[in-house]
Amino acid sequence: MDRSAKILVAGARGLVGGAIVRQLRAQGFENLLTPFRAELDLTDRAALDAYLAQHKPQFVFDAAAKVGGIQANNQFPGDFIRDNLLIQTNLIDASYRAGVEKFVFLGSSCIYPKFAPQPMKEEHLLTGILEPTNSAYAVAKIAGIEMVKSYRRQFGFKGISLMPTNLYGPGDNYDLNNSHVLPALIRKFHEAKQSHAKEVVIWGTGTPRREFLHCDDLADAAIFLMQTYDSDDIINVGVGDDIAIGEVARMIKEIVGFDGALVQDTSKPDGTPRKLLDVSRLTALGWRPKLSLREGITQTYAAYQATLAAA
Ligand SMILES: NC(=O)C1=CN([C@@H]2O[C@H](COP(=O)(O)OP(=O)(O)OC[C@H]3O[C@@H](n4cnc5c(N)ncnc54)[C@H](OP(=O)(O)O)[C@@H]3O)[C@@H](O)[C@H]2O)C=CC1
Ligand SMILES: C[C@H]1O[C@H](OP(=O)(O)OP(=O)(O)OC[C@H]2O[C@@H](n3cnc4c(=O)[nH]c(N)nc43)[C@H](O)[C@@H]2O)[C@@H](O)[C@@H](O)C1=O
Repeated sequence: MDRSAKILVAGARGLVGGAIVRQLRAQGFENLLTPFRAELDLTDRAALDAYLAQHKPQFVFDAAAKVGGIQANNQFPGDFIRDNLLIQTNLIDASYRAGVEKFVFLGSSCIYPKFAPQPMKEEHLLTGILEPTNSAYAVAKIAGIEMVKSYRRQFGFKGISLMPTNLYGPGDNYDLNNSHVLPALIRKFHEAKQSHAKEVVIWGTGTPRREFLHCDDLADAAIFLMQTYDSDDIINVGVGDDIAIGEVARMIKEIVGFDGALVQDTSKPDGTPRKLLDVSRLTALGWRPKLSLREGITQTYAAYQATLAAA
């Protein structure tokens, strides 16, 4: 992928797509296609075909998807499976037919079984039952993995599938009903501090463990793998370390500077007990994340405050 390559970043307004665009620009890639959903709805196959015929990208990062936290996935499984199947099926097939040279598909660590051995290796895919709160989303992602692999085998399409762990960073979704845990807790602690509230509610028991990767590190890994990885095998992308939700809540409380109490709402689901990725396949290629969790949350909180100040 030379610096003049024409690169489409689908989902460029999202957490990951935005980070990939920033990283590509920082690395000197200028020839970027970054249509927002209003310009190109990826569920509309005819519009997508016309767009690809007109712009002829050589490389595609697929960071467009219906994404949400545990509650959104649990409440709207029909939306998650329909939108994700449509978006990825259209984008993979249309990219193949338009002659795209290399394609990166993003799955998720939730494709692995709920009780997979820890840390989860790529070989653990399809070895057990899925976590019910996000099984619709996970099945769509598994279909995407199989489609990429099948298009490689039958058509020689150069697609690869990355399995990122839980992501966070600037530009995340802060809607308390739909968001993932880190942006939700940043917002809750910030608002509690501002209003001098006595407590902040965290969902579930606080015992589930999650592995968090900053979106800038994910973007760096995605660009690295676009250039260096070409295999049927999926590849995990994470930091190789995890933390209990209760513990990360205390870390965010400290970073934000809230001095009230933490209260659990155990009517909310815990979800998967643990989903730590085995990242040895990725580290063997020489890639490492740059940001620690504390640095990443501190930077993300500063970006959140800047967004509020600018609004
Ligand atoms: N966030 C996470 O923790 C994780 C994310 N991933 C994967 O990474 C990828 C990116 O996720 P993330 O950046 O977090 O998600 P976001 O929700 O932040 O971004 C998704 C993007 O997709 C766009 N999009 C959604 N539907 C359509 C559509 N019909 N047509 C065109 N664009 C559409 C959205 O546009 P609009 O802004 O207009 O809605 C948005 O820009 C996804 O594949 C996700 O599954 C994997 C593991 C963890
Ligand atoms: C990336 C991944 O994201 C989703 O899975 P998840 O990891 O369970 O997502 P989450 O970030 O929403 O929650 C993580 C943990 O944190 C707890 N928790 C506490 N307090 C809040 C809270 O205030 N909000 C949220 N959302 N969670 C909270 C919550 O109860 C859970 O135990 C998948 O649906 C799937 O889409 C997927 O791939």
